[in-house]
Amino acid sequence: MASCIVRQPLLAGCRATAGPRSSGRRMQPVRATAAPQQQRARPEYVPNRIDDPDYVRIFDTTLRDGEQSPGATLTSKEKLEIAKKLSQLGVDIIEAGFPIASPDDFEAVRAIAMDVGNAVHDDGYVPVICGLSRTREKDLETAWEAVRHAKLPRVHTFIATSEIHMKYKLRMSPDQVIENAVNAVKHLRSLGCSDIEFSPEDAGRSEPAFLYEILAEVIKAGATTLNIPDTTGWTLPHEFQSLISKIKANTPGAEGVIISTHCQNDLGLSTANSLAGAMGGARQIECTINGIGERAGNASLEEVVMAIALRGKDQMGGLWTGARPAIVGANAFAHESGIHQDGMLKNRDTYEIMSPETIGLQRVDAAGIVLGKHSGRNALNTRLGQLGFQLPEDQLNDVFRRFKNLADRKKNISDEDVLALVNDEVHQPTVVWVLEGLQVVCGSMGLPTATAIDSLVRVQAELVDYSVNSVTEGIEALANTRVVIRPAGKQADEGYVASYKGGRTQRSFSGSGADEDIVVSSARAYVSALNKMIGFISAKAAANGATSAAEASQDGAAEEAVAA
Ligand SMILES: CC(=O)SCCNC(=O)CCNC(=O)[C@H](O)C(C)(C)COP(=O)(O)OP(=O)(O)OC[C@H]1O[C@@H](n2cnc3c(N)ncnc32)[C@H](O)[C@@H]1OP(=O)(O)O
Ligand SMILES: CC(C)C(=O)C(=O)O
Repeated sequence: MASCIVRQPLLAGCRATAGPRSSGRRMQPVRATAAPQQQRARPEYVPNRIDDPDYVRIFDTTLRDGEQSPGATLTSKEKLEIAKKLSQLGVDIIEAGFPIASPDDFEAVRAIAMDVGNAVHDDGYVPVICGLSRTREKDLETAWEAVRHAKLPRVHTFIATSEIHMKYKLRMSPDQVIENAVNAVKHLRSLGCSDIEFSPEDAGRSEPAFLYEILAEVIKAGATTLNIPDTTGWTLPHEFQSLISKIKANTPGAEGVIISTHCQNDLGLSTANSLAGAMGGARQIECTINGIGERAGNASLEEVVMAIALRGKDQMGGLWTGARPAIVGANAFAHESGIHQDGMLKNRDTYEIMSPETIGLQRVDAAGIVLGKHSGRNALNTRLGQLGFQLPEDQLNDVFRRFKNLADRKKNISDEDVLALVNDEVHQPTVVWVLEGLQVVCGSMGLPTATAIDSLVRVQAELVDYSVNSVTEGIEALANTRVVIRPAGKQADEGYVASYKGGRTQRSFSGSGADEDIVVSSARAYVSALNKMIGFISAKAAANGATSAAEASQDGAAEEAVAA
């Protein structure tokens, strides 16, 4: 398999052992059992062509597919730092995110495009910065807006081509899917984007003849890279290799574009399949650091790079890896991204090639949904339904917008968070209490004293969640505090809702506050949450003709003030 020899760029991908790229130290070629590799210059970047037939582009999607790993949410600042490291490693393309997914993801991609995408290394190398997009116009425009300031901007658009995805998830006919794909590529061209990657999602389970047809059409429309995703990790290496070589042989125009692989790890075969794809003629491999990614993950950059660097000259048929926690891993049946969750809710076979029940596992939520930054309306609405809420569309949209803002800051969105969001939306806060001032005395000498808010407002609340983020930098950083509370004591029985996990979940209320002082910001957040809780309890009491909690709370405080 001589066609998959990869030299310098992938050695550049192994630079960690040889010090940072900017140190100017000479890279040691990879050794082990292989002869030292000859260092050759990286070919000039042309989107649809590589002038060295042995060169395989490394497309790192840690910041996009990797971030779809449940619990792996990154802030835009963290993404920028990681992108800088990826650039030091020398990866050819950085897929920086899915800009339509959330305001912070848009910001991350834009910041990476402007910074890392313009930081040209001494040897002229600068990574391509890519953003993912559905075929919808607004997605495409948002993605282009996010990447366009990079020196080498790319938009990656995709639409599913397997029968199950088209029928159940997209609810489109094959002709409509072709039309969407072609229009998307043309729309990108009209925006000024000339580096366009197209993926027929779930290609591993799609009809090959349909793949040849749609791929030929997007090439005519202007696509420059055709990525072939094995979205559910279904194929075996020999099948994937054959799929890639057949696409190359049977798709009119394929000789004028780059063919790429994107292999998920559900059967632990992502690295093996990617290497098989390269043997079949793919010249771009999509992968992530440590193989993180949706469910059981993606092909691991380290494994792919080292396998090609060490074994690129040999037959790679026997090469096997099984390190990913497929099948038994905690995330193997968890779905974090909105499009996957939407598919799972419509038909579980869209994103699972086996069910957890097959191996004796059970999950509390039938579709394995983990709410987070990448979730969409369908997933959120379903969870709301499980918690007993049916919201009209305008309220759902408002809750969704606030949910995305929260998820940009918080990795795991719990049911309490969802309840707090919906309560905030449905029960607009009554301003019962305002924090005018606060004094805290503390120190290592003497007794710390504070006037507790609870004893003033006479409402008992239990703290469910508390988090602080610094929103600005430096010594005067603004602390943004968020608290979630629920009624306790006499009011503990208020507002239970049925839980889809069995039992009941109590309503919770959130509040946030910002200040340079963490104690003040916490107090502000707490008072804001208390106001919402008191407002809710009052509305319930008023409906029952009882004294409202707001009145009771204020009466209590008046008595307290008189006593004082
Ligand atoms: C295989 C992959 O990894 S694809 C990448 C998956 N990554 C993600 O989904 C992460 C980011 N996703 C999100 O933030 C959200 O899902 C969003 C913002 C993209 C969309 O949110 P929402 O508009 O609320 O939609 P939701 O996620 O509930 O459902 C997805 C919708 O997109 C449609 N869709 C899915 N893929 C595509 C596509 N490639 N082109 C056009 N439409 C598509 C689905 O059919 C569904 O449409 P419907 O609402 O009309 O039924
Ligand atoms: C968007 C595509 C490439 C994807 O992530 C998949 O199909 O797994």
